[in-house]
Amino acid sequence: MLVFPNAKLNLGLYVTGRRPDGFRTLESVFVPLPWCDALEILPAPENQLTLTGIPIPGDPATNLCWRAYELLQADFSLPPVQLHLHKVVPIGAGLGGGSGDAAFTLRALNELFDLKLTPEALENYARRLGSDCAFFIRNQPVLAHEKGDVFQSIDLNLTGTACKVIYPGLHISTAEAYGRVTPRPPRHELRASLAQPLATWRATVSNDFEEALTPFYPVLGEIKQALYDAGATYASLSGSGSAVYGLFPGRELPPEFPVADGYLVWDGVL
Ligand SMILES: C[C@](O)(CO)[C@H](O)COP(=O)(O)OP(=O)(O)OC[C@H]1O[C@@H](n2ccc(N)nc2=O)[C@H](O)[C@@H]1O
Ligand SMILES: Nc1ncnc2c1ncn2[C@@H]1O[C@H](COP(=O)(O)OP(=O)(O)OP(=O)(O)O)[C@@H](O)[C@H]1O
Repeated sequence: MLVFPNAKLNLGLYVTGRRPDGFRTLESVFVPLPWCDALEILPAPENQLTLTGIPIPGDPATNLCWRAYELLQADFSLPPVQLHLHKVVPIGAGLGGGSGDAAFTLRALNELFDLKLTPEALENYARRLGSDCAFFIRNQPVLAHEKGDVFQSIDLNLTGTACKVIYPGLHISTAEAYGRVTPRPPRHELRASLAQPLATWRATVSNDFEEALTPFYPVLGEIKQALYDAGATYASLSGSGSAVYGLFPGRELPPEFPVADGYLVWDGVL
């Protein structure tokens, strides 16, 4: 079975408090971004994980695809599989790349072995793998609370909006990023702000990580400004960075946009 785990963007992100388990509570809207890895899962005589594309730091045995397989294997005695992940989505980017891989592994195994797990059950497995993972089970726009893993539906349609995402080759660890943010109440009511026209978001929709991280990584502010200079209606850091995205009016992407060596860029119409 071949699947294409996508990334996500955060529209607004407020870090609102600290939980007894040390994790922060947040409020953010997640939307799918069609920047995708490729993942193949096949029944095999013995377990095997192969990786191509962008190198993934760390021991392959801790790869989130593998950890997702092990979770279901423990409960359903799954047969061995061969997993091949071709990594395209940048890592440490705030795009949830690893989380998408994990969730798509759960979804694919559910289908391949006919486990009959409901979306709720898959979300519960996903929550055990990481805060961002549960979003990718249903993979549709949501307003997220708690650790970013409890959702309310939101009526938001960015279909037809041109988008450019720039990753400046900077791996920002999620834990480090949270360590730099002091929780506080949301600046604006996110659902109400996003219900207004895109042109108003610049004044009302913000990401707390941006203010906390830009003094340490000024390039984040420079990319955001460059996106506005190129005509973006709204630009922001995604998640805990380092990817910065711009949304452009209508379906029109900006003309040629110079980026430095080592940057990765996705653009297209959502
Ligand atoms: C920044 C976001 O991408 C926004 O969507 C996510 O909150 C990050 O989620 P994630 O990468 O799945 O993060 P996890 O793997 O669950 O946690 C990594 C580390 O980030 C911190 N962390 C993460 C999520 C959260 N709500 N509070 C936290 O404090 C913790 O130090 C944790 O040890
Ligand atoms: N399939 C995978 N893809 C990417 N990273 C993975 C994967 N499996 C495990 N990891 C580990 O997760 C770390 C990346 O997590 P991190 O949370 O920093 O970034 P991210 O996946 O880009 O998502 P986000 O920044 O949105 O949380 C890597 O350093 C790597 O060790």
